[in-house]
Amino acid sequence: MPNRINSLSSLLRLLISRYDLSRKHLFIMLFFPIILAIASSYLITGYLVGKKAREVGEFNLERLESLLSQSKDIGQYALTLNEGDCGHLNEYMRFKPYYRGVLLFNDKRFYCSSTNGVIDLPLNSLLPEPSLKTFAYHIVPETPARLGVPAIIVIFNNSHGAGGAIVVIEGQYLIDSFIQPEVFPRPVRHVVLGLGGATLPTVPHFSDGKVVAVHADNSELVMLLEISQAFFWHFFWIYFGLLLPVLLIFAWLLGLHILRKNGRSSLADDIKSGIENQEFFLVYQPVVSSEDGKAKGVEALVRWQHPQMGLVRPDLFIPIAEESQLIVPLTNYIFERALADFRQLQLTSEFRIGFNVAPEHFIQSDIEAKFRYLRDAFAEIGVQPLIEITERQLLTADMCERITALRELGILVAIDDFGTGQTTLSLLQTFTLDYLKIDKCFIDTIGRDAVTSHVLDTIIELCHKMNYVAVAEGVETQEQADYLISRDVHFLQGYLYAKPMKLNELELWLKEHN
Ligand SMILES: Nc1nc2c(ncn2[C@@H]2O[C@H](COP(=O)(O)O[C@H]3[C@@H](O)[C@H](n4cnc5c(=O)[nH]c(N)nc54)O[C@@H]3COP(=O)(O)O)[C@@H](O)[C@H]2O)c(=O)[nH]1
Repeated sequence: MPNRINSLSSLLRLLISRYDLSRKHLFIMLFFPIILAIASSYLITGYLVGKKAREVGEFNLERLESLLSQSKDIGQYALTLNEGDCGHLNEYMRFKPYYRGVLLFNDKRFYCSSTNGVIDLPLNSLLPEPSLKTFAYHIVPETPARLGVPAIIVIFNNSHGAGGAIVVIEGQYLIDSFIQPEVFPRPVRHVVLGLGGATLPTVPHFSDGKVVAVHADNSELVMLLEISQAFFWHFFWIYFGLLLPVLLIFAWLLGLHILRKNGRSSLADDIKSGIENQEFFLVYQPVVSSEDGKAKGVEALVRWQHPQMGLVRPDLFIPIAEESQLIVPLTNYIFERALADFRQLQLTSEFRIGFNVAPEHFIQSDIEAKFRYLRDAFAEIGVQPLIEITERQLLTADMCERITALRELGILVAIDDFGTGQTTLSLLQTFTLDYLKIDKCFIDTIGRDAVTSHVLDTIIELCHKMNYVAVAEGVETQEQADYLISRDVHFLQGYLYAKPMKLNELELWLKEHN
């Protein structure tokens, strides 16, 4: 687990070190969804709230038109009355909430009001006189029946052409009912009704909200509705709250996908140029004999001194090299590098050097020639190469054949991390090998876990029965070493003896310990 955390933080450092890339992706992953959520919530809310305001406008205009058509009945009734019947009008107009009243006029004066009874007002006190000659409706700033109160008036004329009736619809009451105060948040803040240049209310008032205009289908009536800011923001935050998490998740998935793709492909490019620029070097971890405690060989482990990122761990770049078909050139480089390193050492006895070799290597057509060359080149300096194949990687029948051919050439073969893969036993049946490296996870059970240490004992027994040389990996304590020695494990490797070290340190270590 700590290894994984380290790898993850290396990977993060690696990506962050590519400054342009991380800034670009940070924008996509964080600011872009926020900006997009704000913009789309604003547009969606604007559209829906505008639609709602238009619906309110259309509904109210329909109501108004129905009021205007109902006033026909009132007008017709009023026209049937004689001048002396003024009292009947008051009775008739009771319980008609939207109507302020009815005024009757002759060719000279207004003579009757449903609210005030008999009146005597000049004809032009309401509208210019000629307007009273035809059927029409108007918005007036005040009605003579109720001074200072705007209204809609509907004019009906007598059939003989002189005089008629005016039905007065209450203006303020109507406007107040348009706003629908019972709804929270109220969609519309202010409503203005317009007709032929006059408005209701007489002086239109708007705040700073958006104004929507709705025209009546069958008349010149126009309704202007100012959308309430509270209504707009109420729905804006609802849409923003819904959209933001969705867009964030989408952007993070997209961003991580691009980041991973770019990070991996640019890292693969870096590995390629790293091989050309010789940025990779080797460290060596001694493998000691359980008989005399002396090092009989080493495992070569690659390290990468990246020009910008510093030292990069192999468990980070090896999988990428494997994915991007760079593991073969990298391993070839490692062989040459080890050869060059060991030419500088004065080894007194025969020595073995283990290389981690990926399965891809065994499908190369020139593999036998390559290993014949390596065998001979290493033999000249008293070193015998050993290939470590991890059993977690899938080996095909073809690969197994090639490995057998390499053994016949005198190349030693070890199964690495034994016990951690799934193909272990079938692999042992498929071909013969020389070493079996028991994975650290089994060594860790010594003195800790009685059940799993039985598994370790069984693996050791298997090695003995099949005549494999057993190597224990990751030996960290003397207790582990004593246990393994007592069970005749042939070789031990781990921090108890030495950590992987550079060539010059290895030279000193060998002088001191061998
Ligand atoms: N194909 C190649 N793979 C390689 C090469 N070099 C390394 N690797 C693989 O990378 C993985 C990580 O390796 P590394 O960080 O070098 O770790 C090795 C040892 O340092 C570590 N180890 C050894 N002893 C101990 C110990 O006592 N305690 C402890 N905590 N760790 C220890 O184990 C790693 C060696 O593992 P293995 O190869 O399985 O023996 C790793 O998978 C390497 O295989 C390369 O050149 N090519």
